[in-house]
Amino acid sequence: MSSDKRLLIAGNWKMNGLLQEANDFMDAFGSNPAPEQVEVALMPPFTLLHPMSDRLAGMGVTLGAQNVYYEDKGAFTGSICPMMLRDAGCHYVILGHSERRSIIGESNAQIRSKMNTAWLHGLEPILCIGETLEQRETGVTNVVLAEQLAVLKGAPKNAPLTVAYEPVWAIGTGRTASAEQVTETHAFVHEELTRLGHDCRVLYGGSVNPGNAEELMGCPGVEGALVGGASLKADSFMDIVKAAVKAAS
Ligand SMILES: O=C[C@H](O)COP(=O)(O)O
Repeated sequence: MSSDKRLLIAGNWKMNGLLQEANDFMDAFGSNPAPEQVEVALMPPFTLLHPMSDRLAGMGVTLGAQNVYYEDKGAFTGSICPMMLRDAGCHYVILGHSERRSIIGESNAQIRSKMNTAWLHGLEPILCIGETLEQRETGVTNVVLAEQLAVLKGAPKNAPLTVAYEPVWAIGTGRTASAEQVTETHAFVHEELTRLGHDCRVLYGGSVNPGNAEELMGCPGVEGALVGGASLKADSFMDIVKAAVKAAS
């Protein structure tokens, strides 16, 4: 579980961001250190981890990566291992994002292997789970989520962990799950996590923006957000953080 129970607002830049764009983001963001009530994290692409780590130093913003490989080192051309992420200043690593599950074909078994290696080297996985529109419409959402959460079976109970519930149909679509759907699904995810022996933060992800963040962050069982598109611009990301501070107060 995560030792920090504050709301977490995490920006996943996905495959976006050149050095100049990161510098522009930080120029706008730089004078606004993270608020005490809400944890703020950024997950830029690998190439920006070191420069972002330097720019974020002393601001109280946590750094994370978007993926990791499940071996420690060696002949794995093109892969990044957990120690490299630690070396770059990362605390978090996103695992099981639906884009990696559907585009790259990542399996639950691979996700579990990555999770084990991440834990071994002191990284906190943000495990992403979520159903497609078809799965929601055919009423199998909870079955799908339980299958994805089953990667946690047998995992050490005190291992650092955050879960992100991201309905696939809400990612990058501008279509957000309703407060009712979010509340109901988060309740199920928390119940399942308890059954598996984990008590950790559960974030919501999927078209979170400055206009809907306060309502979403106020839903019972929602302990933060994994933000994609709206985290690319410092002003919209900061507005989401402000909305989270309001929801937390
Ligand atoms: O990791 C972030 C999620 O995939 C949400 O992305 P989005 O905010 O662009 O919908």
